Amino acid sequence: MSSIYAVPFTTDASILCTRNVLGLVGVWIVYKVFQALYNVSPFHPLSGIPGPKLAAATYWPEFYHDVVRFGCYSKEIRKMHETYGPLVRINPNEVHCSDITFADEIYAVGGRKRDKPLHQINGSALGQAGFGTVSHDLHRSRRAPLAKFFSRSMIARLEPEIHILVQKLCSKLLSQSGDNEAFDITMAYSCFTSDAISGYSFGSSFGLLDQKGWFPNFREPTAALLRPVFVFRFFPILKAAAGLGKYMVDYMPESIAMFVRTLQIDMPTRVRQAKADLDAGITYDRPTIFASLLQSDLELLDKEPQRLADEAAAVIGAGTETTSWALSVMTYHLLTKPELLAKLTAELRTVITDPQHLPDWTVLESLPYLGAVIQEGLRLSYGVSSRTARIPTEENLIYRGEWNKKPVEHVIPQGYAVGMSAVITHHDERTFPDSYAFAPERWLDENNQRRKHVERSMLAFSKGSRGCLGMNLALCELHLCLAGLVLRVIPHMRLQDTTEEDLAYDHDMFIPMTKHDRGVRVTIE
Ligand code: HEM
Repeated sequence: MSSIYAVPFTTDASILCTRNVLGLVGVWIVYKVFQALYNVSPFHPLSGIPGPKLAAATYWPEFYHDVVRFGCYSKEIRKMHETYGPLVRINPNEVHCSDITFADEIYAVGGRKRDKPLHQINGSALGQAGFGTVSHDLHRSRRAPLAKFFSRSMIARLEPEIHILVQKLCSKLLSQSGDNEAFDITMAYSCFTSDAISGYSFGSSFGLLDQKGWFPNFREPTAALLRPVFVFRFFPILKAAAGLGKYMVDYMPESIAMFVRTLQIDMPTRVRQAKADLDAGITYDRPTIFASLLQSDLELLDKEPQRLADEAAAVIGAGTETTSWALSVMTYHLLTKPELLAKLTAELRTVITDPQHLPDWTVLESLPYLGAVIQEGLRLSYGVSSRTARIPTEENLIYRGEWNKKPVEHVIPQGYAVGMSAVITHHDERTFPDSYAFAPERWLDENNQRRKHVERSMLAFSKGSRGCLGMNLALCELHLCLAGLVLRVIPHMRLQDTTEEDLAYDHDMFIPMTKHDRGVRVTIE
């Protein structure tokens, strides 16, 4: 008997359930259609900004190019600018700008508040780091205790350690002389930059330059944090799953395990160690970033190990990848353009007699050609390639420019995101003619003086209150390291099976990626 009643009951329940689900899906579709219609209607506050209708209506184009094709939306945005002008609407709630003269409005300083868009922050696995903070005010309170570590005077105190690391890097590279096996020089540079920032952060460095060879390094953990950036942007719930991941880390595919291990295990362990050192009264000659954060007047909640672990991953990730890729780009161009290398070598020899004892950063900074090579390397390595947007929360932004020889004016209402991308700005042919060529001369005038208006057109470190925190450290590392490499190592270095394609920007992973990610392979003779 029971089975006679059970069958119709199950069938009814499942029909009802299916109907409910279909009903909900239907309501969702109708809602989305109305939302898309509103987005393209004249009632939407961004209706005056030009751009493709589909991108204004929905996030589908961004999803397709960034998630399905992986990191390709910047290339589409570049094409949109060619069709629609200096301001384009790239999704229902975001505008993109290609005109550098508007950058100081977008990335403002002073009391002008700039949130980061939630859609952008969703992509960051480091949601509790200053870098991953939406609110202007909360970001300010998180950035302030870190910022003092990156002032020029603090970097000057750190400089003796950078000198030691530069020499260690050069000697280790030279010790590979005669070894015919090619390796990716970016790995070596990454070990150098990681050792510098990790030592500064925790008191003792990762010691990657002391190990045999160039593996492990912090490139893979950084890539593991960045790889899911676009998926997280659209499905932020997946980030929460990573929180549970530490219990299953041994059973995951290696790239996901690396992500979980870095964020959930390695970085919290480092932060806990910094706290234990502090509690045990262990101090270092120079204050370290994380001991100081733990002692600072940050809210107690902001000193939680997981929050500080996010901050540590942000600082170490940001301090490793960008600088090492910039050095690789410079190395490639110096190796393929002997006339540039000869000119730079001659200039360096005017202030350096013994390359194992480099002069101070301030002395190297006064060398115009060295500065020009570094600027050009930063321009063509881009720093961050994905667009980075800001939301003016308390004022409308008014853009006045020109398109097709006619004046244009647009209002970006407060509360809406507007951003720029180095991969687009750095190829503005009006400022950087023949923009794909590596030409340090473009940064100097006929009197060998820096061309300030060209420098103002750079976006490598971003700008404003949320721009790069580590710029002084990066510049100090770049000046010292390039000087040491040019005089000690590059004369013995040979490129192996590496072409322009191995440097050329192909797509985004927040940072710029090349088509095959093969690196810059070299041997040392
Ligand atoms: C060539 C070297 C570097 C380049 C091109 C670069 C570029 C950038 C850019 C473009 C941003 C802004 C990202 C955004 O708008 O979302 C940024 C932020 C940041 N950078 Fe760098 N960076 C470099 C080196 C460093 C170094 C050595 C550090 C050392 C700690 C560092 C730490 C940071 C931090 C902490 C932020 C987040 C700042 C905030 O949100 O307040 N960077 N960097």
